[in-house]
Amino acid sequence: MTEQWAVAVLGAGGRMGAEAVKAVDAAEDMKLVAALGRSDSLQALVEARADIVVDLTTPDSTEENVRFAVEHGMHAVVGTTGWDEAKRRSLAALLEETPQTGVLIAPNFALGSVLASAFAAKASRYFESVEIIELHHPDKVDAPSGTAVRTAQLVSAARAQAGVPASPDATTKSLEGARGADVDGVKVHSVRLRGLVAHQEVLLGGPGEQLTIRHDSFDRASFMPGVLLGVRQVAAHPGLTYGLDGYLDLND
Ligand SMILES: NC(=O)C1=CN([C@@H]2O[C@H](COP(=O)(O)OP(=O)(O)OC[C@H]3O[C@@H](n4cnc5c(N)ncnc54)[C@H](O)[C@@H]3O)[C@@H](O)[C@H]2O)C=CC1
Ligand SMILES: O=C(O)C1=N[C@H](C(=O)O)C[C@H](O)C1
Repeated sequence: MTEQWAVAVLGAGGRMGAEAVKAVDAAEDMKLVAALGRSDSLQALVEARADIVVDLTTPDSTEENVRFAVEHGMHAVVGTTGWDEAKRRSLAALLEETPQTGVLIAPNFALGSVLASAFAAKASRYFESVEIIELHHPDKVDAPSGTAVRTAQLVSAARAQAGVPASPDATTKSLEGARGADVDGVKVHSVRLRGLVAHQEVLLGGPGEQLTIRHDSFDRASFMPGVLLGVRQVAAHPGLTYGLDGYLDLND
């Protein structure tokens, strides 16, 4: 019998949470000890003796959930969006008080998406222009997506390090929103359309050419290998890890 992680899922009634409950339940090295919704008390995590909390809730509740988990000695694997820099800094400070505890905040659990963002950052050093289009189902509450924000941050950092100037843009007159949101100097455009799940294109432009790096999640099953990877790795990575790429070796 292999060791089993005691795993609790928060947001178990949601689109992602329901999928995660099935995935954790089916994993031989995990035991699903709690599947909680909005009306359940977080105290149930303590009563269930969870080692690891998987948070797939909403941007307005995730911070309280994760802080509760950390304060009670549990690791957390977080897919929920809304973790801006101030919230990440504050969580990292809390984690310094419990140096054995690990938290993974993964803007996207799909391995293809993590790779696409890494490839885009690498490629963006060689192109004059870069913009991001993210496309999601219309029930999504936040825009731009967490994935697009993370991709823009990676692209912006890679370009700054390589000394690439800002993407050229002569726009002086425009309707508000027409040029998208500015995330660390990278334009991000959000599409919400029935029929979609989660999709992203990074458009890279140079004189006479364009490279498009596109990733599609057609089904939420695409996120589950990353969720399980996070659960298996989080205890071995104390402190805060931002991005599933922190658990992968993408440098080769
Ligand atoms: N990192 C990734 O790969 C992915 C992340 N997401 C993100 O995950 C989050 C959830 O997405 P969906 O499942 O589509 O949303 P959803 O709206 O279907 O599910 C959220 C669920 O959380 C519940 N909830 C809210 N507050 C709670 C609390 N305090 N305790 C327990 N449950 C609570 C809600 O009642 C709802 O059932 C979003 O922020 C989304 O952007 C979604 C897909 C993939
Ligand atoms: O809400 C979603 O559906 C998704 N949310 C995450 C995000 O905002 O990037 C991950 C994925 O894009 C699906």
